[in-house]
Amino acid sequence: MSDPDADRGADAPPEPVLDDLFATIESRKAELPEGSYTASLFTHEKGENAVLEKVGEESTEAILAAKDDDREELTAESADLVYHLLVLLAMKDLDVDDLRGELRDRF
Ligand SMILES: N=c1c2ncn([C@@H]3O[C@H](COP(=O)(O)OP(=O)(O)OP(=O)(O)O)[C@@H](O)[C@H]3O)c2ncn1[C@@H]1O[C@H](COP(=O)(O)O)[C@@H](O)[C@H]1O
Repeated sequence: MSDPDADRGADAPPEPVLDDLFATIESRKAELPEGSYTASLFTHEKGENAVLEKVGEESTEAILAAKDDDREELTAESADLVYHLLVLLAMKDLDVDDLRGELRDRF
């Protein structure tokens, strides 16, 4: 697995991948481009249930991977879960800063 931070210098902050991903999700929400999976979640005939079902499904898949001690699968399913959770936040007009703020407040 390649490390996107490898040539950023030892003191560089980690790549803000969650912010970049969230910005892409917001852009898909605003522009609804053809062929975008993210856009399809915002326009789904099931409404918000489409993304809610995916959050539940990916959560279950992450649990099963953990029970199997499959760390690679757990990493992949966790990424699916986080992505769908970010889409859900965007759908509810929340953003990654709301999530960051909530986590920071508990620190
Ligand atoms: N991170 C993700 C991401 N994670 C998961 N997924 C999609 O989430 C779906 C996961 O569903 P499953 O694992 O159940 O697989 P599936 O059976 O193919 O899915 P379904 O048919 O059940 O919907 C797949 O279609 C994945 O492609 C994602 N789709 C998009 N992104 C990011 O969003 C960006 C924009 O994507 P588009 O909106 O497609 O342009 C991409 O560049 C990525 O950075």
